[in-house]
Amino acid sequence: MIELIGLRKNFEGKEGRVEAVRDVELKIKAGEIYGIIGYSGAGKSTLIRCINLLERPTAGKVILQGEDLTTLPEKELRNRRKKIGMIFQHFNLLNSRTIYSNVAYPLKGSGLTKSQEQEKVRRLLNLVGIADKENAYPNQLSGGQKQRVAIARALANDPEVLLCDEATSALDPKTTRSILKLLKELNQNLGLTIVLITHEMTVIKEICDRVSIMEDGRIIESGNVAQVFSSPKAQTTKEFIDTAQNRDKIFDFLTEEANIFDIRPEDVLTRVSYTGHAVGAALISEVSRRFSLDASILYGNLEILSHVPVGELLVLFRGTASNIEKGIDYFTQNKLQVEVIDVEYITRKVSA
Ligand SMILES: Nc1ncnc2c1ncn2[C@@H]1O[C@H](COP(=O)(O)OP(=O)(O)OP(=O)(O)O)[C@@H](O)[C@H]1O
Repeated sequence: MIELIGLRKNFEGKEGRVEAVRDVELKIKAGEIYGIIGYSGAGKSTLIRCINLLERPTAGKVILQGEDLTTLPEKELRNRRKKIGMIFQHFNLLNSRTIYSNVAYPLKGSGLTKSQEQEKVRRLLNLVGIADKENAYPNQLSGGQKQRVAIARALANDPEVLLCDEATSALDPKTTRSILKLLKELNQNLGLTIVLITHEMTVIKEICDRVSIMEDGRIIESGNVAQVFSSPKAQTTKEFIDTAQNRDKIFDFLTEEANIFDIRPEDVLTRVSYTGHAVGAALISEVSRRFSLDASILYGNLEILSHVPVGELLVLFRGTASNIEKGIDYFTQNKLQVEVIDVEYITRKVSA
């Protein structure tokens, strides 16, 4: 559906060249929701704006349904762009126009009669759940309602792709969820392909099928969401997941309350994660019996990410070093991922 090949974008500024996007290769399938996550300055906005050529790449190809958009003459490009809708963090509505007029705006020159236009605008407003607001002005609406208008406007030309540039970043968590739910419905009901950029892993977790992590203009890791959550490779990916899963808070809690858990320096603290049907908790009692280990579960979490169960447990092992090693080996043989966490800093803090 969309293929980015060797995509590069440089900006020449007073302080020299900024390589905002570097040699990105990406394939996005029709009908999927693809997320791109990265910290501020990673190059996400530039990358997504290259997909509809709002930003002209310095090098590389942007293939949409087999056609390289970078080689198209301006007029043809304008036509193709109609098949790519876009929404933004700050909605970009025309404040002097009514909601109806905002949504009707992209239909100019489409050849629709007045009544066809009216039928279409009302259908779109209905689709995004704000049919009663057609005569209101943007500044009379909440952020979530404005984003709904922006989505209706983006859908006016029946696009096949919707690009979302930090579309929920200005919204509170509850409104964010309702907008993400709407995007998911549009994806399922209209077969709309969605590409979104965000700095929040919770957004990725909520609706994306696949994800790429961006850093310094490059894609450093990609995969389906369940896979990336259960076995992240890059440090930055781990950081995003830690934040999304509240792990920072869990570790703070463990540190502050280490006395309650009676964590000792010789204990081995592990993060055990699993996907699909591997049942983590059952294997823990088995390992405990087989290798004479005390295994305490300090934390557990199970989520369903794109229909795949992804489980995570923090398990504290106590026993001989060689038995703990055997226990960990047993887990990995049974397709559980195990990461040993340094407990020293926890116990050091407690004894200090
Ligand atoms: N028009 C521009 N001119 C010069 N430099 C730019 C321009 N647009 C972006 N950059 C630079 O390119 C790099 C990537 O910026 P970009 O906005 O794509 O990142 P981002 O991941 O979307 O971050 P944010 O979420 O903060 O927008 C940054 O160093 C930024 O300063």
